[in-house]
Amino acid sequence: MTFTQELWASAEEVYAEILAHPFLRGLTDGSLPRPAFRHFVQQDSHYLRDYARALAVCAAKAPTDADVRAFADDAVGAIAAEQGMHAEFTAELGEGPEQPVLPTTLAYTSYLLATVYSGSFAEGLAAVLPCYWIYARVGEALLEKSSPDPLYARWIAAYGAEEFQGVVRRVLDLADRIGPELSDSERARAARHFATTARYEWMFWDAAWRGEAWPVPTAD
Ligand SMILES: Cc1ncc(CO)c(N)n1
Repeated sequence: MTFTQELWASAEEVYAEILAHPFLRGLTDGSLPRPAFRHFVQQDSHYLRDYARALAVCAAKAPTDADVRAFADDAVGAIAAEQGMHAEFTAELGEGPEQPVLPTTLAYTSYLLATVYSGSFAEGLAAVLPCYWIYARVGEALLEKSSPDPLYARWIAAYGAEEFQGVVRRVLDLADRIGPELSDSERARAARHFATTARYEWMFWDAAWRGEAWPVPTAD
């Protein structure tokens, strides 16, 4: 098994649950309530700002000049996605009340940042990989059905687009290049990070679907 096959195997069932989640089914059949999509877009905006930092840490630890550049480019891309796509969706959805960073978003980004800062390059890579790979797979799967709702169709098209698929293939190639050099214990740690952040991906959609909120009043 290649390194990426091993990683994917650690999250295969989580991916099946993601595709079956009512949030994603609601995107493709157009039934997803706008407030759930707005919740998702707002939290994703918070998420992408920290994800960009996580990618920048991966860049700092990357093995070759080309890899440093690739992750730095993707960090820029995550900020661009946050500012561009989310500004676009917010314009369409209306500003609405600003949400703070909610529990699932905070748990996910905290885990990502802790892992990329404290782990090896391979461990950090495994932690950030579901964000790329699951969205590429979801984008591809949803693109076949698209959505009767033009707003949801646009979101699907962005992640199904060949440009994003190409970005993801490049990261997967990098993972398979370094895979053979890793010890069994490092590969096992990487697979655990991958399975954990894959699960956070499911939780992220689920939090938007449930309209998650902090359980007690917060200072802000
Ligand atoms: C939560 C989450 N995961 C992955 C992506 C893809 O970049 C995203 N925009 N948001």
